[in-house]
Amino acid sequence: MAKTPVTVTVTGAAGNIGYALLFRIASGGLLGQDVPVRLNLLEIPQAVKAAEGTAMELNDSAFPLLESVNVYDDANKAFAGTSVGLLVGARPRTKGMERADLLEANGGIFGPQGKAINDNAADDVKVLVVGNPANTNAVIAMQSAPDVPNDRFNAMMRLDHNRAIAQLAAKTGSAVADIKKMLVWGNHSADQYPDVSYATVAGKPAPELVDSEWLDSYFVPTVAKRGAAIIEARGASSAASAASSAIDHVYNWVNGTTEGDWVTGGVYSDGSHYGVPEGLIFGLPVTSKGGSWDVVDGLEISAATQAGIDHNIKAAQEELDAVRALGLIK
Ligand SMILES: NC(=O)c1ccc[n+]([C@@H]2O[C@H](COP(=O)([O-])OP(=O)(O)OC[C@H]3O[C@@H](n4cnc5c(N)ncnc54)[C@H](O)[C@@H]3O)[C@@H](O)[C@H]2O)c1
Ligand SMILES: O=C(O)C[C@H](O)C(=O)O
Repeated sequence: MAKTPVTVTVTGAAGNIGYALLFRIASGGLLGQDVPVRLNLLEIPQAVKAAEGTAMELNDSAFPLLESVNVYDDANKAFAGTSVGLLVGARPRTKGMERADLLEANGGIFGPQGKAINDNAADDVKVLVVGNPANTNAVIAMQSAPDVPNDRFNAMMRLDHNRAIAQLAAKTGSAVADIKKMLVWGNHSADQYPDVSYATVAGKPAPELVDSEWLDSYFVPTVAKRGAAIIEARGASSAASAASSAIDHVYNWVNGTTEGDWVTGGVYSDGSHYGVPEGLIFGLPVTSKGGSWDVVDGLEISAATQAGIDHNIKAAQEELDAVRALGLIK
């Protein structure tokens, strides 16, 4: 029997990530090859025409799972009945900027969208914030949606997680599929702490395969600053890899994670994991079953990892202080 169609809303649909993301959603990558999708595209008025062009192309692709595509410039309409919201629409940084430099430009987008989700989305709504600075924007949206459980708002740390896997695979000459239990703690900023302490490569502990000099002076900064390196190389921020990671995140959230592995999720902290204060949306090790994340507890934390976590708590709190000063959160 055909499954019930799911409404997916993508903001910033006419942007670079939007263009890479929408066709993968329509072809079943986001939710599964047996789940029909209704796509709602949200854009600012000036970009509605471009989003309509993308909608024409989506229709022209004749995706069997695509039930409908609608374009809106009104968030209340775009989030009506939404079960999955991908909040991509926001300005990207350009060369020389840090992601936090976008706080003022982008912060104002996520309060109204959070409220529109609160008032219009389906009861089971799941929201992934991609627009930067993602962790802080996710807190803004979450606080603007008091009727939606906090743990339904995630920030995208999966691109960092995937980048870390790619670097370790290249260094060890292994396949990405051989790498398990990678982890990137914290904030999607240059402060993030990519950590191979628990990772395995074809079943062998990663710390036995790479030396600490490579980890400290190459792996951590390369992963943490990869966004800037992409901007330097492409002249534009990562788009297809960001879209692909958003697909990975939501697919695992909805359909579960692989037995014996975890992923990094930018998830709501209730204050009970690894000293991360309540109220932050923070990169943590998570598994998913039945449509909700569980934080993996009980990991042994080295002094270096604790320092990385603490540094990120401070960075995330500083971003929140900045948007609090702008009146965007409590
Ligand atoms: N978390 C991550 O890992 C990650 C990775 C890559 C990019 N990003 C971020 O994603 C965001 C989008 O990147 P992009 O390359 O697609 O940018 P882009 O400039 O190509 O597209 C952004 C789109 O958002 C639209 N937009 C702006 N305000 C909006 C609003 N209020 N409602 C709906 N749409 C709105 C714009 O009209 C534009 O079409 C940026 O903030 C970027 O920094 C995050
Ligand atoms: O780095 C950026 O500004 C874009 C994105 O967050 C990325 O990590 O590629």
